[in-house]
Amino acid sequence: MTDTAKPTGELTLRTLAMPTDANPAGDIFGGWVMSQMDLASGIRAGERAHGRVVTAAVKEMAFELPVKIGDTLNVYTEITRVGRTSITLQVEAWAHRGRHRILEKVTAGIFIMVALDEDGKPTPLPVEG
Ligand SMILES: CCCCCCCCCCCCCCCC(=O)SCCNC(=O)CCNC(=O)[C@H](O)C(C)(C)COP(=O)(O)OP(=O)(O)OC[C@H]1O[C@@H](n2cnc3c(N)ncnc32)[C@H](O)[C@@H]1OP(=O)(O)O
Repeated sequence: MTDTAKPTGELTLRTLAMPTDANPAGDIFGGWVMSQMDLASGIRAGERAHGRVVTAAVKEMAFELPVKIGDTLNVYTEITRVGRTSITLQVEAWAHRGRHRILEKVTAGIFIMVALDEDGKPTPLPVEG
């Protein structure tokens, strides 16, 4: 990570890593981080779909750095593809370290969200605009 590294995408979700989200060593569970990324994907894709979406797939995730108790987790999303019913997002999670003015990328992944109709079936996305 260099000093010039910057998040890609739109800041979609911010939250605080709490002691209840950590393992006995004080590292935040990867599953908690993933769930925040899932929520951010749901918000961004739901706004694009103007309705309900579900997570169809998560791809290529790697945990590069730990998240610690007291860090603020910032999740950035970028829509990279819009299909007939699916939206692909590049999602990055960055940790703002508690007492330090440092923002570090901790993980990134590709999330595929699908728009659903009222019967829970994939439904075509609206035209943007
Ligand atoms: C009003 C404004 C509100 C705005 C503000 C909202 C805020 C609100 C925030 C809520 C935030 C919640 C965010 C948490 C969301 C969950 O956690 S949802 C729970 C976890 N996910 C699930 O339970 C999903 C379970 N799976 C399913 O229901 C079905 O498999 C699916 C995903 C609907 C797909 O059904 P299917 O019959 O396989 O559909 P199919 O027609 O074959 O494929 C549909 C599309 O999905 C793609 N696809 C399917 N599987 C895959 C795969 N494995 N890989 C890649 N693409 C795939 C297909 O390529 C296709 O894409 P298009 O070519 O149409 O673009």
